[in-house]
Amino acid sequence: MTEAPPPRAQASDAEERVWRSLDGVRDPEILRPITELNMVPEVRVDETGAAAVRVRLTIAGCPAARRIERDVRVAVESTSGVRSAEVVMEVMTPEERRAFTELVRGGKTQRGNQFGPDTLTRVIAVTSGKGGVGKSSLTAGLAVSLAQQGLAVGLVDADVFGFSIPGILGLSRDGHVEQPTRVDDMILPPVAHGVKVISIGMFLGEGDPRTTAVSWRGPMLHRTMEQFLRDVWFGDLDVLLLDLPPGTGDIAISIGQLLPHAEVVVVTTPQEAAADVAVRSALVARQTGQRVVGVIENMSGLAQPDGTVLDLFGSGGGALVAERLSDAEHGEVPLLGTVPLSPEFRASGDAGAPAVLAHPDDVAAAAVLRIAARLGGLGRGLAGRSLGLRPAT
Ligand SMILES: Nc1ncnc2c1ncn2[C@@H]1O[C@H](COP(=O)(O)OP(=O)(O)OP(=O)(O)O)[C@@H](O)[C@H]1O
Repeated sequence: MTEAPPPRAQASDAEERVWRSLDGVRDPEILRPITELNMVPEVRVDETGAAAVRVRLTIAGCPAARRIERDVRVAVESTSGVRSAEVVMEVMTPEERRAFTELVRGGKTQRGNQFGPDTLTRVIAVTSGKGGVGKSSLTAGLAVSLAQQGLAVGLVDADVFGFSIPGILGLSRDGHVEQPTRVDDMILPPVAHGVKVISIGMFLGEGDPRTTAVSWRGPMLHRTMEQFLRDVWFGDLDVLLLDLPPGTGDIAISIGQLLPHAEVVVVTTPQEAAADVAVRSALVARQTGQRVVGVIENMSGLAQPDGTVLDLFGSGGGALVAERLSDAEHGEVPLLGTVPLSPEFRASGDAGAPAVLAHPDDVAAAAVLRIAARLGGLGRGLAGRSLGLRPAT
């Protein structure tokens, strides 16, 4: 039998320094220190300054393994007094894994919809009447902007037939979408630019998402959404954004049933002709009890080299939708902002580097950042709930 490693409490000064360095290494999916997650069973430093650290991963070949190993090595090697570092990666036993999932879930063993009526998380579903109006680009941009504000943000790509979120956020390369880690029945979403992201595109097995069609019927889609909200571990989020498919199909109805307290943001283009379908998608959300909190007009004017603005898709569509959704019963639905057309914004999305980070001065990126600040300030308006949101400036 091997001897049990000494606990941290009995660490020498040199070992405690290494432990403290390791306190700064976060699990890239759970975003908590690996020491707090009991992923480090042993730290030893001998009198010559040779450090040996064992790290326990949840499963063999976990997607985050290489990053954890690299971060641990850097942390150990940069600790004062350490001359060499040996990092041994191990895998948890089923028992340790159970303890791990329980710890991560905060001791909760009963599983259900994490975003039910009692949730403190603000749930915002982004919808549109038509496809191709930039709903996914804006949802991704808003998620990253809100995370930039210091909020804990999750994003569910529920646009099952046109999932584009992994690509826009740089989680997809050469037809390979980053996979979530599965720890028993818990699914850990990949994190992109501070946002925990889950997408149907991550569940296609070996299929190349560029060429694999999802042809699921309503009940299957409903079960998938249910599973996303139950088994995907998001932790304590300030905001959960959902990128819905365009229109008023099965998913919109499922989300309405699963998240009746969600807020809804409607994305439309400036074309008046697009207003009817955009209004209809908002009305479906309302029928399920969701609250429409605002409208975003995307693809507004395109700035010309001579300084003039070309209204490629007309103008006024966003204001029209907001006006048509405002009434005595539901109050005023504001136009949260207009996002101009911008080649740079499009190129950043294609490259998987969100413009709000890569080019915050770009006209479209700046508009998204302003809308995120405004959205953050709207809150759910429920007394006594701490949402951790900053007011708009
Ligand atoms: N403001 C903008 N300026 C320039 N290009 C934009 C802008 N907004 C979105 N786009 C581009 O338009 C295309 C469609 O955007 P996106 O995929 O976000 O639309 P969508 O509404 O989510 O579509 P669908 O619901 O059909 O998947 C993308 O190539 C995107 O980069």
